[in-house]
Amino acid sequence: MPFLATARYGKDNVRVYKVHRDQETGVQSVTEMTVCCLLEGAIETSYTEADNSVVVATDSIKNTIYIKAKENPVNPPELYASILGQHFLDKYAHISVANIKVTVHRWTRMTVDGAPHPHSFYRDGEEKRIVEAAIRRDGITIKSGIADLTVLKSTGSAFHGFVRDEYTSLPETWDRILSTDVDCSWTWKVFPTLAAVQEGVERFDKAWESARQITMKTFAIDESASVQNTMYKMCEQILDAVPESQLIGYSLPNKHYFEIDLSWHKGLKNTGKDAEVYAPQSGPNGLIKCEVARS
Ligand SMILES: O=c1[nH]c(=O)c2[nH]c(=O)[nH]c2[nH]1
Repeated sequence: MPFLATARYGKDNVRVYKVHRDQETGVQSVTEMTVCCLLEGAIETSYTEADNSVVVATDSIKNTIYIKAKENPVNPPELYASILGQHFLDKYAHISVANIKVTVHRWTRMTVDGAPHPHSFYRDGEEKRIVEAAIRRDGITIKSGIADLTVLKSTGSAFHGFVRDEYTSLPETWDRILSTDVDCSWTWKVFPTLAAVQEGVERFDKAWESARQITMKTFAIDESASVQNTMYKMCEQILDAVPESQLIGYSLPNKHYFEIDLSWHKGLKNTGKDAEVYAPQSGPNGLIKCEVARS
């Protein structure tokens, strides 16, 4: 006999833009985000018995995302996600979990003639700030993160001492290019209520700034023995810098840059210490992940 093992539904890819206009200074600030909201609860009969009486239409969920963005701050995204999720629990007794994902896109203020421009912005990269929150009646779990922060270092990275056997063709290296798209997350200890999220709300921007800063500084200054070791060092520091976090995670593709032997052309030297022109690879890539928890 089949049974419904899991079920959640809602609206994905809801794009939202909000502007704040400071009436005194005339300075405007903007936030653009993509929201996903999936509900769980006593909704089984909508799947098994065509009972739509338990369905809050995904169209209504979309409307709610806009209305809550109008009525409340959208920054920090952890707060907006929690407020939005809490609404569905407060409004609908049969909904037990609201899963909210907020992806914040970059709009960085332009500097024009040396001064910050009051209402013009540019996209300075595909990096995103991400929040995944699960709002339940017994608490709110929040995972914050950074995605698609593309970084490269042209030296200061080695990889040697790995297993060598009949499957190995990779030479050891003491100096290589290291490049990745950073996906980093920090999971907060469970917040018992929405009020607990709201109290000390500055913690969220502070943690994001720390994680970003630690990621970039460690990437830059670490004499990297491997992606594994460098990411572990990042995790340790974020655990220290964000006391309310309980788990730090990284997922890092190792985006390879291959040397090109050009010696066939007039004896051109372009390998080893003479390597200058490389071939960036789009795939395959290494993929290295870890999560580091407090003991
Ligand atoms: O930092 C690295 N870790 C690996 O596990 C690995 N494997 C590989 O081929 N190159 C690298 N680099």
